[in-house]
Amino acid sequence: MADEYTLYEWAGGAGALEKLCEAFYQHVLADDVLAPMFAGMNPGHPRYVALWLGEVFGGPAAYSAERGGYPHMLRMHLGRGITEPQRRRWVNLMQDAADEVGLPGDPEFRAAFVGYLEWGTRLAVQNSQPGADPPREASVPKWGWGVAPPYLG
Ligand code: HEM
Repeated sequence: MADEYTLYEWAGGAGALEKLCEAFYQHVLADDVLAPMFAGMNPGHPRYVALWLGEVFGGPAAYSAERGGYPHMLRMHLGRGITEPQRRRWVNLMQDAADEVGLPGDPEFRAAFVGYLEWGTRLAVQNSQPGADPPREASVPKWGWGVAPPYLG
């Protein structure tokens, strides 16, 4: 069954997501809208986000094991006051990086991938506003194919 592939496997696994995040944060650090927010970022950050994405997309629970799962990810966004232009640039640069490193370009994968980016970044904006009070404890979300499983011909 085609939909037995996880998004993680379809993307190319841990190595592919690491390449994606390396390329993405190179663009982020050179970007006028985003660079100020990431100027002091932890040098491990690209890898941590790759571990997060891998766990969300059905790979191993490596972000939970290494970085403390959802509660840590949430804390890293609280109070940052992320704006809509910053959010949109984040999504755009992630899609540029996906093209650049050759993540699968099939309609089904990209629809699921971008669906997650939209969802996750909109939550990041909400949760980062002054006075926001999101749940501090939750499990890492699991993202799947949605309505269109991978097309295998
Ligand atoms: C789907 C959307 C997003 C995901 C999956 C995500 C993921 C993460 C994760 C996992 C961390 C914690 C890394 C660690 O363990 O140290 C983090 C931190 C951070 N995120 Fe996000 N994030 C998203 C959206 C955004 C957006 C839209 C912004 C701002 C435009 C943003 C800004 C930051 C910053 C500044 C940090 C702290 C970096 C550091 O100092 O090391 N995030 N993000």
